[in-house]
Amino acid sequence: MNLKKAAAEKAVEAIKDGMCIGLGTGSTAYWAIQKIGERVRDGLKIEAVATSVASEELAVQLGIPIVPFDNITRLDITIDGADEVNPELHLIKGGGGALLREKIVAANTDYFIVVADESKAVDTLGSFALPVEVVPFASEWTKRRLEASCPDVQWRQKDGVKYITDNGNYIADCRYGEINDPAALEAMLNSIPGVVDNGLFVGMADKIIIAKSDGEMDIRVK
Ligand SMILES: O=C[C@H](O)[C@H](O)[C@H](O)COP(=O)(O)O
Repeated sequence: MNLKKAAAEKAVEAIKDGMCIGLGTGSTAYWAIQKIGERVRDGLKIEAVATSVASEELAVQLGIPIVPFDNITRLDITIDGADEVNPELHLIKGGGGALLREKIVAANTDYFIVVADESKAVDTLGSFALPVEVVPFASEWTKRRLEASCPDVQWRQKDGVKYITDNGNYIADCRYGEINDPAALEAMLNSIPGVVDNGLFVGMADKIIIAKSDGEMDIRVK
């Protein structure tokens, strides 16, 4: 069974005619976008914005109407994946590098639904290296500031060079181990000059749908 697809398709059931939708990024959000495309072809009337260039391109291919951000003031629903989810509905995101746009979109959404397979559910966040988006200017200085709180900070690489986000920034993957106070860490990281944002999403998810290999769904609501 494809658990990512199952969780994503369950979330898409919440979308109704006339809604403005945020499209997430990654291999789980991919299935949500596919299902939304199918429903649009069947007559669903929505408008959408995307959290990455890749998701926007996919949506356009599928015939989902993408509108400029400035044309809408608020999204009804955003459906996105996560790298880790904890029992308090806090998340680590950004494994695909889209954390900044994802956080902006989630923050401007009335109902933020996270979809995941069971491998993403953890008791304590932090096994997954926390992505931190850093501006290129004086980035080694910013990295040193990150190293003051984190024992293992690595620039994300792609094809042998530093990975560049859709916003033209770098990603520092910060391996903290257990993150016991996500809210404090999120605020501390974002207070470092040069850090644009980080992949901790604290108190943002309204609903998390986790598909399990026994066929059940673990549905967590704020
Ligand atoms: O930057 C990428 C996003 O935060 C993704 O939603 C996250 O990495 C989960 O991706 P996937 O569904 O591919 O595991």
